Amino acid sequence: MGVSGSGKSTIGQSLADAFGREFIDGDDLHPTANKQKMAAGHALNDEDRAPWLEIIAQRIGSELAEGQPIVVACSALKRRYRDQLVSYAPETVFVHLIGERDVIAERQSHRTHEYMPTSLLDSQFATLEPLDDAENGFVVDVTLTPEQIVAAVRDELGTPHAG
Ligand SMILES: Nc1ncnc2c1ncn2[C@@H]1O[C@H](COP(=O)(O)OP(=O)(O)OP(=O)(O)O)[C@@H](O)[C@H]1O
Ligand SMILES: O=C(O)[C@H](O)[C@@H](O)[C@H](O)[C@H](O)CO
Repeated sequence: MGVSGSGKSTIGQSLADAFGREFIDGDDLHPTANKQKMAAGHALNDEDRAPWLEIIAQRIGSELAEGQPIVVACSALKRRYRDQLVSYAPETVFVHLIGERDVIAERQSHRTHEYMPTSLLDSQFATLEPLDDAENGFVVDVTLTPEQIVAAVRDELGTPHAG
């Protein structure tokens, strides 16, 4: 989880590779109307996000039911969004990629995105609700390298290091 540009796609793929799990990028599951809205420079609202979150939540649940826990990248900015995501898989663990706005804006300026304009970054921060103590998750600093972040997640989850 984390704002746009915090590294969810990059780190999510790295975690999936490290843990030998399938990776799902929530970006790819947005209804077309949502992509068009963001591409036009408008932030999504709760109503826009609800069907998208449901698609992701059901995917997490169905993979888990098959015995395949997966790694998912999803902004999951609000507590209620995260509650929706865990509804089919209560053991879900959130990794919040946290970083200063300027660090993330600088990274965004060096990449191209299918539909997300950098102009929406402030709205992403305004919407963001940090993990609550009652939630199952932890934070990682985005200024660490991807390798360091994977190692930090391993340590938090108690997953043995390879070799
Ligand atoms: N830990 C890191 N150190 C340095 N650069 C990083 C790190 N993580 C991601 N990046 C770079 O930052 C940019 C944004 O990363 P990424 O696209 O993975 O973020 P995202 O959260 O998936 O964004 P969005 O939600 O908008 O799709 C990319 O250019 C990526 O290569
Ligand atoms: O909840 C949201 O506002 C959206 O999911 C965005 O965060 C983007 O989909 C994504 O992160 C791509 O930049």
